[in-house]
Amino acid sequence: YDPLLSPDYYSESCPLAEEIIRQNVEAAVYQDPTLAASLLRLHFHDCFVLGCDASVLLDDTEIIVGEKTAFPNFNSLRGFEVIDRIKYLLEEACPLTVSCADILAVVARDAVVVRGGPSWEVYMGRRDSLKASLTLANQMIPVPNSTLDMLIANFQAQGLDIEDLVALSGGHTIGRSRCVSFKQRLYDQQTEEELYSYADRDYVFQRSLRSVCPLSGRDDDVVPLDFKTSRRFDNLYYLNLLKGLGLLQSDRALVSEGPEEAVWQLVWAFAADQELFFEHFANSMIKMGSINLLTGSEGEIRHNCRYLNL
Ligand code: HEM
Ligand SMILES: [Ca+2]
Repeated sequence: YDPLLSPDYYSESCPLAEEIIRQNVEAAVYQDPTLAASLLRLHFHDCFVLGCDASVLLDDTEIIVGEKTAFPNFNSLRGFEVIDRIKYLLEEACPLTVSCADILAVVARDAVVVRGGPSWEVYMGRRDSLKASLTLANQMIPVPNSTLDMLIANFQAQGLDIEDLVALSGGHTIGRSRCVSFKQRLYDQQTEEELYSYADRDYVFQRSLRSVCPLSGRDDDVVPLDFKTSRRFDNLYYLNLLKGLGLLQSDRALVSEGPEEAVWQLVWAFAADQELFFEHFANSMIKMGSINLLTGSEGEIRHNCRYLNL
């Protein structure tokens, strides 16, 4: 934990903050269940670029180039309207008090909880950035065709270790991916005959993915990341991996490459014990939520999460 953060940070200045956020996440997910995953992902894409400072929420303006058009974000990140609504209500309740960066951290936790995942205490007191970085968004957010070595290096650059990588990849227990994010692996690797020589289950899986995502077109059609229970935050993501049913190349990399015995063992442990996964996930989310924070008088508390105060 950053010593300047506290779970009681707003207890005097905005006592209803967490309650307002929770109610709105619940309402939004009730209306559109697919939003839970999208809201969790926003916090991840924020923290990996300049730290957890709400840089991801900034719109492009004359003075700011935002991160929304970065390759991993464009046409992919969603849920911004939910954050806008929450910020609007918080500004009514306690103006210029609750940072957009803290909102993202609490929203991510609440989104996991509403889908049946673990809860944890969110330490607050983050401040909002005065900038964004399109370049870093393109560099630092891991790409879906990453190898295991790339993923490990990528997380290491954020101060996150192998345990964090395996636990946080479990975020893919909910949500969806567009065809374009895994099409390459689907068509590059094998011919029909090669595919057929694999286990039956794998053959059926790849065939059905190919039917949803044809070689050309339908790039924006979506497929569940956890094809068993994509609406529940559970540990079936890891069971899928062990059965060769991971969707993204980066998911499959956790089990398909030899040298990192430790990674494979963690996948196995999380597949066998959901409580163990929940504990690790919560701890790693807290760790991710502490990356490179602005605190004290650094940055600002934005009035509108999409724009700097001017
Ligand atoms: C380990 C490296 C990771 C890679 C390469 C990766 C990549 C991706 C990709 C390609 C998608 C689909 C996007 C699309 O097609 O539009 C996706 C979705 C998602 N990712 Fe990750 N991700 C990673 C780690 C994480 C982490 C750490 C979390 C959160 C803890 C996370 C949460 C999600 C969620 C919830 C979705 C579904 C979003 C939705 O349905 O709107 N991912 N990820
Ligand atoms: Ca950021």
